[in-house]
Amino acid sequence: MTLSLSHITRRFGKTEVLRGIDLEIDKGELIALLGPSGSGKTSLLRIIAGLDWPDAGTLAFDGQDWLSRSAAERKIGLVFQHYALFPHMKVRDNIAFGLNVLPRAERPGKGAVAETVDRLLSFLQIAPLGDRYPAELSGGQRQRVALGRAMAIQPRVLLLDEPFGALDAQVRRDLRRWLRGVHDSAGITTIFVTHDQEEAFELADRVVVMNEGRIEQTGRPDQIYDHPATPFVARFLGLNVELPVTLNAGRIEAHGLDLSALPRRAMPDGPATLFLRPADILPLPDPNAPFRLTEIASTGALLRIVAEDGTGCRIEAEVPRRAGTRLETGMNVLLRAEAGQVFPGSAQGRATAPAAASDITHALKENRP
Ligand SMILES: Nc1ncnc2c1ncn2[C@@H]1O[C@H](COP(=O)(O)OP(=O)(O)OP(=O)(O)O)[C@@H](O)[C@H]1O
Repeated sequence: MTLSLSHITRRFGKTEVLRGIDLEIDKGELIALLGPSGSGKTSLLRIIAGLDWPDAGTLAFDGQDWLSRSAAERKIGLVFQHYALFPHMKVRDNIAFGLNVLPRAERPGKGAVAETVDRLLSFLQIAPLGDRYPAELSGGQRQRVALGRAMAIQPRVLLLDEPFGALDAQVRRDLRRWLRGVHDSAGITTIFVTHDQEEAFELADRVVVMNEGRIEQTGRPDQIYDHPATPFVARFLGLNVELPVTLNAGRIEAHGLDLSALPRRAMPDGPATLFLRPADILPLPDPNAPFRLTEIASTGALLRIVAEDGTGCRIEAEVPRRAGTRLETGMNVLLRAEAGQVFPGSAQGRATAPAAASDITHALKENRP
């Protein structure tokens, strides 16, 4: 079984909010749709749910066209950020709701419904809450109930739109682990929308990174974290130090930087941009190195440092505080990059077209790293 999306596009007026989405999802996968606000995550989820239709493209489940089927026919379980539990119904009646409104021919008997609800209450670790009303629950408990209600109909696919978005950080973390456990036991194909990287990376089998209505990259969390495929994904995942470098026979070179730890790239010679996480830059005291430490600030566990080379190049890095005890402002340092991603083109350009060397000199002079 696969959920198969092909060339899905959606326009609202002149705005194209989905621009040709292609995606295959296997049975039992837990997929995170990750992207900034407005990237089209919810619009895509609504189309899969049958709450909206694309202007072009196809959506198929197990080879069957889903665009000609209603939301109810698709048998989708939905959970939204703002728990839409019925306030006048007890938890067990909320969970039973989807079963009780099935057409008579498909509706299970009262006993079978009660059995399903009891099984779900215990499976979701909310057995003591069955006779409470939603107002008597915490936000996290309500979202567990909302998932129970979505699961009661034995959905083919579960769609969750920022389900933990309104909860505080610790509850979110607990629910994340709980959801991963629930998913591993129940095995329901699940698509989860979030703009929180940590959530996506901890939860998902595969992460789909979206930007401006397109998929920028799809892959396992580690793959995406270690090998962002585009400048957008690199920036979005915190590789926010952007440096002009030169590619020379696959080696990455830049004055004053030790880039020997970075593997060679099969890319043409010429100017390129190196993207680094501040925590992947190691300052090594070296009286002959061109960079000088101009700022050191402690954030508790980390030291935030700024190094400048006197020609306008300014680099910020993060060092574990204990590892940075030898560092002092005014000291010359060699900056060693432990990991990073390189793309052809100039530091400011999102395009991957190679930039002229003068662009890079200009970027340096303008104090843009
Ligand atoms: N019914 C609509 N009419 C007009 N524009 C819409 C409509 N629904 C969504 N949009 C626009 O489509 C774009 C994508 O919105 P969408 O909600 O899918 O993004 P998102 O990635 O889910 O964002 P968020 O994380 O903020 O929910 C936005 O620019 C939004 O304003």
